[in-house]
Amino acid sequence: MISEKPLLRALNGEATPVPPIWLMRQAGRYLPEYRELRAQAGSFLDLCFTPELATEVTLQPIRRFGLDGAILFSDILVVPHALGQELWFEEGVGPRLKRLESAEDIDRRLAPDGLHDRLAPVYETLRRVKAALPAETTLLGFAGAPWTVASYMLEGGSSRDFALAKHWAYGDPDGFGRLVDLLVDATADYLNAQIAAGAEAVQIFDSWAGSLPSAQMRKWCLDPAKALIAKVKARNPDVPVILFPRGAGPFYEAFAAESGADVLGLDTALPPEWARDRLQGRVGLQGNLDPLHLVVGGQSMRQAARSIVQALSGGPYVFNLGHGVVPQTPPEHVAELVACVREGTS
Ligand SMILES: Cc1c2[nH]c(c1CCC(=O)O)Cc1[nH]c(c(CCC(=O)O)c1C)Cc1[nH]c(c(CCC(=O)O)c1C)Cc1[nH]c(c(C)c1CCC(=O)O)C2
Repeated sequence: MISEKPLLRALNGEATPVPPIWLMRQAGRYLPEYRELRAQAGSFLDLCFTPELATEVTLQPIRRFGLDGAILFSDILVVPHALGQELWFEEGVGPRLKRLESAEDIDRRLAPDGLHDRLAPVYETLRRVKAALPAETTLLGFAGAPWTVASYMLEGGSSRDFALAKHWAYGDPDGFGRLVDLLVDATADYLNAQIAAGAEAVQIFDSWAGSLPSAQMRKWCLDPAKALIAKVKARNPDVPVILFPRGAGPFYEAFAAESGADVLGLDTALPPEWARDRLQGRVGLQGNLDPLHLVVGGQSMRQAARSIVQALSGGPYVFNLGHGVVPQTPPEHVAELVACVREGTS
């Protein structure tokens, strides 16, 4: 049956007359109603693991803007948490983890068998969101890609240079490979369970792919993505998979040809015309307005959005940003962007 949902149609390879739109990090601190609920919830992790609240936060941007996709409210780091690694979010700093220090820590400190029990509240959130969504809205699940998640596990939080993660990956590829394999399996199980709970498509965030040189990018981003997507497709062949290999540059071509993703998320730096010429026809495309255009709004934002739509809407295409919405974004600008994209380019 052909879906009536515009986003699902585009993700399934249809060039829709008007591009569907959703935004990475569409829920969050730029919305006053999020900040209010976040203040009541206690910690950010409590918010992620309380289905009633996580459902509400997922729905907030849908109610306000009528976006075509609702993305589950959670975080990529709930996977290391569910594997047993200590995780907390420090106000004004971001995520912190008790870092893995050696390959021995993989066996000593990680326990894949507890995964689904610890992530059960996330599945419950998906069931609740699915029941509450408007009929035309697509429900998106997500997870982090192995390299990006592993980098947080090894660095103990955000990093500028990924020195610790690279040290492991380059110096002990067998040990690091065991961690990546474990993450491929856990993440595939997690995404398949999200689909069983109602996710109609899933996005894999490889936010830090661009930190690696090409040979290492192939080994630690492309190959694991291929394995992960194959495991999702083995169980759910008809569920579209979006892959966001941020910063991959010309290596986007290899992701298009080999990853098995249905759609690639384009980052801010990638020229839309290059993506049209080199990628379109092989995969669906999503992206890639600079989140700072959304902060500024007005004429410059509309012009930038229109030129991206013009370049990419000849094939299956989903409008999005090139990275997540930033906290200083005025919510009115999101409404303005949605209207602009839906007006068409004429
Ligand atoms: C790298 C990464 C993380 N988390 C995520 C990524 C990949 C995407 C990207 O590159 O931005 C993905 C993510 N994080 C969050 C979502 C929710 C769904 C959505 O609206 O997109 C998604 C899809 C909520 C969140 N995740 C986080 C918040 C802010 C928490 C708060 O309310 O204080 C939200 C709404 C915290 C978080 N979580 C993470 C960091 C680095 C931070 C701190 C930076 C920040 O605060 O923005 C890890």
